[in-house]
Formats: sequence, C-alpha cells, structure tokens
Amino acid sequence: MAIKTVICIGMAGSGKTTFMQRLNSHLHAAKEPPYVINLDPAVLRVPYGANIDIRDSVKYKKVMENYNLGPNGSIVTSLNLFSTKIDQVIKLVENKRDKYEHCIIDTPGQIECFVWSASGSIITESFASTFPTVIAYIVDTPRNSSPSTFMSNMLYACSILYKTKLPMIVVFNKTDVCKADFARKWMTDFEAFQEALREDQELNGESGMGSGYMGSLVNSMSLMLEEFYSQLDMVGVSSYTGEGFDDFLNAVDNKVVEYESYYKAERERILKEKEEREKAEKEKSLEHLMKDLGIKEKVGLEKTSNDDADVLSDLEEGENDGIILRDEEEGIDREYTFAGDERLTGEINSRDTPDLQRRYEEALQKVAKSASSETAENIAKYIRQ
Ligand SMILES: Nc1nc2c(ncn2[C@@H]2O[C@H](COP(=O)(O)OP(=O)(O)OP(=O)(O)O)[C@@H](O)[C@H]2O)c(=O)[nH]1
Repeated sequence: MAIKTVICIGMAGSGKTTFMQRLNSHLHAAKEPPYVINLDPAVLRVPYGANIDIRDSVKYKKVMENYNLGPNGSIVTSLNLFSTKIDQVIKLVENKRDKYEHCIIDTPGQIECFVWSASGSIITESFASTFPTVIAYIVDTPRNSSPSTFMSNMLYACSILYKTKLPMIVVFNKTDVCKADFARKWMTDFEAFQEALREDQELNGESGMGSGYMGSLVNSMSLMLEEFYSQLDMVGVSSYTGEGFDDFLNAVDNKVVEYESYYKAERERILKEKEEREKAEKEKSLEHLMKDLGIKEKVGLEKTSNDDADVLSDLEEGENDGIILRDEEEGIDREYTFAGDERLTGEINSRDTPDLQRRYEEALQKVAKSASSETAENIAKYIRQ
C-alpha cells in the first residue's frame, strides 16, 4: 500500500510544528504511527520524534558562516544541499510502505524558502511522483478573521495550489481561540464575504481594509477565488485540544482518492508533454549542430545525449543508513542522516574544498533541467562563432 504523504505548509507562526505534534500523537493514539520528516533546518526544538530530520544532515548555522549568508539564504541553501540526496530519502520512505500508512512532513516557517525555491519543488515533486501527496495549508484562524487578511492568505494558498499542482486541504488552526465557521461561510457564500467587507468598511471607515482601492481589489479577487475554493477541502482544528483531527484525516483520505483519480493522471500528462518538448528541442539543436558541421546524416544522435551523466548522489546506496543518535532526546531512533558527509553538514570550509561549490551547482542544474539540450545548444553556438 502506498504511504499517504502530507506536506504541512503555512505562514510563520500559523502552528505547523504544533499541528505536526498533535497529528503525530493523534495517529499514535489510533495505533497508526506516521513516518515523520522535519525539513526545517532552523528550528531549535522538534517536539515530535522525527524519523528523518534535515538538521542531522545540514548544520544551518555552519552553512550561514561558511557561505556568508543571512538566515533565509541559509535555509534555502540547506534545503538545496538536502535536496541533492532526496532520491535516497524517497527510497528510505518507500522501504517503509508495509509499516506506515502516513508520512507527515514539516517545512520551514519562512514559507517562500520552501515553496518558491528550486529545492522545495524538487522535494515536493519527488514525493508527489512516488506517493499520493496532499498539501496541508495551515492557517492561523484568529489572525485571519478580517476579510482582507483572509483574502491575502487565500491568494497565497491559491498560488501554492497552482504551483505544486497537488490536492490541498486548508487547515484552520487554533479553533480553541476562534472558530472557523466564518471562514467556511466566506468560502462557500460569496454574498457573506461581500457583507463582511461592507461591515469592515462601516466599522473602520476610510482606514479600514475594506475601503477604497483595497476594498475593490479584495472584491474582485473574491470573485476569482470562487473557482479556487471549489477545488479545496477545509477543516477547522485545534492543535492544542485535538479537536477536528478526525475530520482532517478524513479529508486526507478524500484528497488521496482525488490524487489517484485526477492529479496523478494530470501530472503524468504534464511530465510526458515536457519530456516530448525537451526531446524535440534537443533534436532541433542537434540538427543545427549537424548542419553547421556540414554533416548531412543525423548520425549518433542518441550518443550525444547526456542521459548517462553522473547521478546526483555520490553516496553509495545503503551507505549511512545506520541508526544515528540525535542532539536531543526525542524518544525515537532517527533512521537516516547524511552526517559525516562534510559537504552537507558544512563542517568544512568551502574555501578548503574548491570543487564544493561547483559540484553543488552541477547537482542542482542536473535536476532542474535536462542538460543534454543545453550542451548541444552550447556546442552549436561555439561552432557558429
Ligand atoms: N491557542 C492555540 N495556539 C496554538 C495552536 N497551535 C499553535 N499554537 C501556538 O502558535 C504559536 C506558533 O506555533 P508553532 O507550532 O511554533 O508555529 P509554526 O508555524 O511551526 O512556526 P514557525 O515554524 O516558526 O513558522 C505557538 O505559540 C503555539 O503555541 C492552537 O491550536 N491553539
């Protein structure tokens, strides 16, 4: 049986980590313990037992020092370094398919570092192409009770939905402080949202968010979001009390069915199209090259392909698979770490290893796009010159 994967994404402070902790204990109580992954390299304390923790592999502070980066740059670089090993992570999770029903993943609080980075896409894609994967978008309910903040958050969720092309559940967290009924109403009844906007304007006058330019922008945006809302499931939960977690798990099951029946086929179609486009481009570039060289027959086209280029991973399969003890006591044995791979941990200075930067960039490039068409284009350009 395929492991259902839930990737938790949300604005800083929305309660992702607390949600993960509660979900973990909820599944433990139901005798279905999940496989847990932490992808936040900057978090100080992980209050749940993680089976895979990025902090074991990449030392966030060392990356900051060695690469002269600020906090966000270091998070992105740590994720980049980690993503070069994602195939091994996927293999590990795959090997657990008989033991676990769910795999839950926590992501960095700096949402853009994950959602809009190349490594974030690589990690998400890798999971989504192997397991039925669902995005849980965590929202801080009390902070989103004003129509304009709500709208901004929904627009962000919308961009994530269209970026990842994965089924999404909007999780209104902290319902112990503020119930999520208003959100459900706003998402299903356009008139109710308009009414809330009007009330906001009356209450706050010109200084209110529902007034002036902002008001008309939010108004027209809410029309556009109707289509987006129709693709979503929403649940209200409290990570403090555990309220709503059964609903959340039901929503995950619904979305997994949706993933299998719609998203999977759609993803495969997009990937196939992309592959065909790249193949056509590659052949076109090679044809140019042959023309420039004055060779008439298209000899050895396959040979010039870079398909056999070095694989990302330079660790042998199975290497470092041993159980490693972590910094703090979490009551669970971590199953995987890249500790010992100095390039990842940042234990050594990049200046001492001149090829470090190059290998890192190469690895990313190989994943990001097919190198072969680019190589052919470069050769053709060079010869034309
Ligand atoms: N009342 C209430 N507070 C909550 C709930 N969930 C989280 N919090 C609080 O919200 C704050 C942020 O929670 P975190 O779990 O650290 O949020 P996060 O999204 O992981 O934070 P970053 O990783 O820093 O972005 C903490 O003070 C939590 O105690 C909840 O269900 N109810």
